[in-house]
Amino acid sequence: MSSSATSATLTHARRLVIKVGSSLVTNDGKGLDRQAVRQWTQQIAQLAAQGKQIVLVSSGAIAEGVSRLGWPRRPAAINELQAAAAVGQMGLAQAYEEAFDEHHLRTAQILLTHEDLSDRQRYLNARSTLFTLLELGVVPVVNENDTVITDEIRFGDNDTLGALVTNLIEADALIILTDQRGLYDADPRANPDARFVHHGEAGDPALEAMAGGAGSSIGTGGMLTKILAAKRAARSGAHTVIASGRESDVLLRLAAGEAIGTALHAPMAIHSARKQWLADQLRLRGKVVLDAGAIEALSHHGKSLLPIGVTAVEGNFRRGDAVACVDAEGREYARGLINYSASDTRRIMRHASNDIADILGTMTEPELMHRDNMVVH
Ligand SMILES: Nc1ncnc2c1ncn2[C@@H]1O[C@H](COP(=O)(O)OP(=O)(O)O)[C@@H](O)[C@H]1O
Ligand SMILES: N[C@@H](CCC(=O)OP(=O)(O)O)C(=O)O
Repeated sequence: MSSSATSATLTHARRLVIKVGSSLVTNDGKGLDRQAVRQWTQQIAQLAAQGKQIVLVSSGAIAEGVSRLGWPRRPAAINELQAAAAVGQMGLAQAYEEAFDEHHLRTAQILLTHEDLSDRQRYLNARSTLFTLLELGVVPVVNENDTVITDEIRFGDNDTLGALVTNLIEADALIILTDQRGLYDADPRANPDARFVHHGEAGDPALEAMAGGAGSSIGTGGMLTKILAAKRAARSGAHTVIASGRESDVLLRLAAGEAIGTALHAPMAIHSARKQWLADQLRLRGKVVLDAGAIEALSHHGKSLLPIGVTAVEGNFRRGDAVACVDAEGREYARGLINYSASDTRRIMRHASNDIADILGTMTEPELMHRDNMVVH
């Protein structure tokens, strides 16, 4: 695929994750760059008005905290970094809220840890909250929950977090804004003759060889984590563009199909990649037996599974576990992430979704298994 073809896919992208790095957000550590924040939010507001759903992943809490605390440089001690993140995150949240408010858009703060995305229940909760926010027209602003994590379980750089959020919400594209135009065949800070890479295939090892670490003390990860993020994003079929956050109207121009930055296309078609990715997530913990109407709804009408269509439950699964949907003879028709535990499913099966709240005292979702969390065979 050519670079223009990859960029053109951004014109069709409906759900986007946009990641902005620390050096950009904090003007190379000098303090929150409110002007830049306003420019991105203005563009995001325009994209939202075009019907796009956008999740923003913003770094900068530590750099902003260091600046607010008047420290001369980024500390090395974890407890000090965590304290700085806690101080700086307030600034980030405030700046985004103010800037989006000018466009009458609501924002939401989502702070995630590694465990939130590896624990099945928390993963499903995060996914469902993000989808709900997007449906409400809110712009979620995500960062790592730096204050509670230890070194071993850090994402560390937000490029990785951006890719995981891309997988989590099955976004069509990941846009990584940084302080360079994109990827060069060597670090341009150290090699003035480095050549610009306009496009490539996500996951190509040759790209990893070109990418170096962070060129400043503000950002972490450098270009390598961005290249690896593109590889990860491609697992759920998303394309990645790495571009300069200082380029005027960069988001609008990318969305309009302009070939700026480095475009890294996902080799696998989005539908098969998503299916494969979801299937990889699924280690079966149980089964639900479906009646003929439910099988028809899933297999031929693209519907979610409702509790009314379930006649029996096997296994002892929890909310968020992977469960197979079978018929009375044990033939599997689909599998996916279930919204209710085995014991709750036994109580609500054969009942209409309207009855869930009466039976369980509360209703998390009307669907037993949402279509988005399901692979149908
Ligand atoms: N091959 C490369 N092409 C472009 N930039 C590179 C390359 N290798 C290393 N870098 C460095 O990566 C830096 C961007 O990463 P980083 O500082 O982590 O930014 P951010 O805060 O945006 O994540 C650039 O400023 C650059 O010095
Ligand atoms: N969670 C951290 C981000 C870590 C970081 O430096 O990320 P990045 O600048 O994107 O490489 C913060 O907000 O300071």
